Amino acid sequence: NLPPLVPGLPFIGNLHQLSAAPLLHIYLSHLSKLHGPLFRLNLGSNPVIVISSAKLAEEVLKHQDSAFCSRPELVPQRRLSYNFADMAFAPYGSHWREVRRIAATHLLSPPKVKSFRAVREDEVARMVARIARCASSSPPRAVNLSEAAMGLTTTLICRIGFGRRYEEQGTELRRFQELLTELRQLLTAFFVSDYFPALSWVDRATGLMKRLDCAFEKLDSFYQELIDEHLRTEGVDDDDEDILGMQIKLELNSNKPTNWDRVKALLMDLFLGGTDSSAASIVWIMTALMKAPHIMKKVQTEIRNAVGNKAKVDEDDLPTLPYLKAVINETFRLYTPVPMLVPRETTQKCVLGGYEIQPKTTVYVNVWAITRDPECWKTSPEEFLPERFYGSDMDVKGKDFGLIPFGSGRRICPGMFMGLANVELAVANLLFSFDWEVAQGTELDTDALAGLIMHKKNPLLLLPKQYKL
Ligand code: HEM
Repeated sequence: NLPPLVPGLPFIGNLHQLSAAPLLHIYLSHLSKLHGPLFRLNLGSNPVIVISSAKLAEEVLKHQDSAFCSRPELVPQRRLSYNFADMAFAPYGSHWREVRRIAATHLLSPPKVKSFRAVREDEVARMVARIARCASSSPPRAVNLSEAAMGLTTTLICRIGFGRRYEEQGTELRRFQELLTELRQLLTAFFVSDYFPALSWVDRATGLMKRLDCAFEKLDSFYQELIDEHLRTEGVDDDDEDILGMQIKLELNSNKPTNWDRVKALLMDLFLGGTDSSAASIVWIMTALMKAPHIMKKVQTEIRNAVGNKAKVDEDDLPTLPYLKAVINETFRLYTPVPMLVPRETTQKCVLGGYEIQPKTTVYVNVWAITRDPECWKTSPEEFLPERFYGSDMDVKGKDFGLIPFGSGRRICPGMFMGLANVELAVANLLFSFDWEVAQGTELDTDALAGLIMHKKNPLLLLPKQYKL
């Protein structure tokens, strides 16, 4: 009694259909309309199920979380995570539990995130100052907000992650960004060996394996340089310590042999998790507001009234901005930055929605489809309506299964507090400091790029006008 199977071809199953889809989450959402909220695919030799409703997501991420909380072991993930020494790609088990505990209690805990407040406020102020220069030049210059958001989150992760501030446009920042781009591309690349283990020679013949080895070596040298640099500098207080510094202290103080692979693999998670998703969120919030000028006006009025005659929004102001919160929640719903959760894998045989699911089945949770699930979102699910959150206790933190931009359950995003802190402060200041117009000669579209993170396809080009008190 297996879930309905989408018809495919012998041997390759549904691989050809998925690889031809421009945006996987939209294609799978379309399939769910034909086959229901739970259906099955075969990707080569791998069985996959796809979840597209809030009710089934609650079953998978809450009631049966322990059966659905592993990760499929894919070739690039294995290599780049030092044989799953990280957290994001590690299969469920004692190693994952240990690193997750370290992240929750030390590296990404709410107090640790709070301790980086000054860094966040400083970097957001620098971004605002750069935009102010564009606004005051004659004639005023348009700002590429997609670039500004990516620049902000990359700089933040460098300072918070390993205590370095790279010069804008400098060679070191470029090197870091190039490494990140290669890392992301390889993690979403199609390795034949993942779907047809007997054909692993194909990945060697096409040069993909060599590219993976080469990227691994470069990343490894980069992590090693950062570690060596930290080992040379001593005596930083715990409160001022960056995340890599904390990790090194924890490793050196543990009574087990130092596991440098684990330190490096967790750095990779930090770089991957900490940059794109927050940048994409900032861009989608600004895009959604540009498309709804009356909502833009309302949220700006709320922020400007609350901040009064101060020069900027600081973190103490954020809890006093419920409408901004509603705008952010609604953007996470309609333009969810991670349209499908990081793939899960079943740890055992289980029953879901009356169907039998086999162990080692890959599980795709289609967040994009769930945020439009008509059973959960009864009023105009395709419309941008922040009011639906105003006065509601619904939030993005994993208890409401129609709105799970950070996932839920054991594997919920451990960087959620940091991601939200970055996004809220950046957006509040962009809205407080400037009025915005679409740059001349450009159109405001909502086309998305394919990938693990849903970026806006065309850069968001806006003309800023400095707000005067
Ligand atoms: C707006 C910002 C962010 C969004 C929308 C986001 C979203 C997500 C999602 C959807 C998952 C998958 C959860 C699941 O499988 O159920 C995830 C996992 C993860 N995220 Fe984030 N994330 C954000 C920021 C961050 C930040 C800032 C970090 C680190 C500093 C981070 C680190 C991670 C890690 C390590 C995992 C894997 C957790 C595990 O497998 O145990 N994320 N994130």
